[in-house]
Amino acid sequence: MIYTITLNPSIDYIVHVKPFHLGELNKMNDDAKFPGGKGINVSRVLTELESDTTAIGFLGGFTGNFINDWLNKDGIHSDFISISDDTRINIKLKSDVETEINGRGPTITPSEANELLSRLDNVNKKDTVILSGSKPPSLSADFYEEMVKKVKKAQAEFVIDTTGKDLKATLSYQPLLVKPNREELSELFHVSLKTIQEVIPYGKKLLEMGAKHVIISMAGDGALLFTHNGIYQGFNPKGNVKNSVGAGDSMIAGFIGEFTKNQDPISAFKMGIACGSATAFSDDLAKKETILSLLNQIEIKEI
Ligand SMILES: Nc1ncnc2c1ncn2[C@@H]1O[C@H](COP(=O)(O)OP(=O)(O)O)[C@@H](O)[C@H]1O
Ligand SMILES: O=P(O)(O)OC[C@H]1O[C@](O)(COP(=O)(O)O)[C@@H](O)[C@@H]1O
Repeated sequence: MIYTITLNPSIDYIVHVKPFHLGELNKMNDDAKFPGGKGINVSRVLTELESDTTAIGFLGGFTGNFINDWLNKDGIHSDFISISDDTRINIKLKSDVETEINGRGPTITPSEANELLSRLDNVNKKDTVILSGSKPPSLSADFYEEMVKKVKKAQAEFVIDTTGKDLKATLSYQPLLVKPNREELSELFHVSLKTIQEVIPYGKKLLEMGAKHVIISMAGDGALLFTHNGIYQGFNPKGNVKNSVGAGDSMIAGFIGEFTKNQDPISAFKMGIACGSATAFSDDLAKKETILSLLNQIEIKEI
């Protein structure tokens, strides 16, 4: 089973306004609401890939109901903890440029937090647990590390897709995969990274710090995979970019969905790129047909 944990789900409210004038009344061209939050996105794409997955996290209020209903309608298996506060709404404003305004997240009470930790009692050594996204501010500073300790105690694999201190604190527990994008990598090490040659030493550093596999995703410029056997560059297929929200989550779903089937990081990387690009070329997250149609256009080169 691949569990995904989303501590801070969201409704992603996508708003198209063209042109957009700050400080004036603007009319939307169109808008759409999708269930969001990194782990939820990973579970949605894993379900497309027919991998067994259960999405876990906190959901509350009318916004939480919207997400729950959507997941049930789409047959996404989930086991969320019901909280008394409302799940956040994240605004994705699409105009000449994309602007994101993400909420900080609801209040999680200590008993709700404990309930989530007890969900991890079901994890066993055949499972993979994907821990993704930001943490609502009311959770303890070491909540990610506490979850990772429980997962390791069960001898399961884990993936961590978060930033800053939470990522650094969990690397020594040897995550199966970490996937910062180039900007997150720059922030993590307080450096400016533009070229692939500049990125490489910092990808290697994440391996040295404990990760078993590292992907540095670079949006339209593809991605780099670092393993203990080599470094690989992945090139995106060609397509018409519609919405890149969730491309990184889709990439993680592709990599882990494939890796858990055959333990081959290169074919998993290829599937990761297919899923990331398929989402970038779709209005919502990637569908299976789009993913499969892109798969054999993807080139991987050892560097
Ligand atoms: N504009 C794009 N064109 C083609 N593929 C893309 C595009 N944006 C993202 N992807 C694919 O999705 C992957 C993850 O996207 P990225 O934007 O780097 O992650 P994140 O959403 O975490 O910031 C990229 O490495 C790439 O393979
Ligand atoms: O938990 P965070 O870091 O605030 O991010 C939440 C946002 O990230 C997303 O999961 C998209 O993430 P990616 O574009 O990195 O794949 C959105 O659905 C959501 O609004």
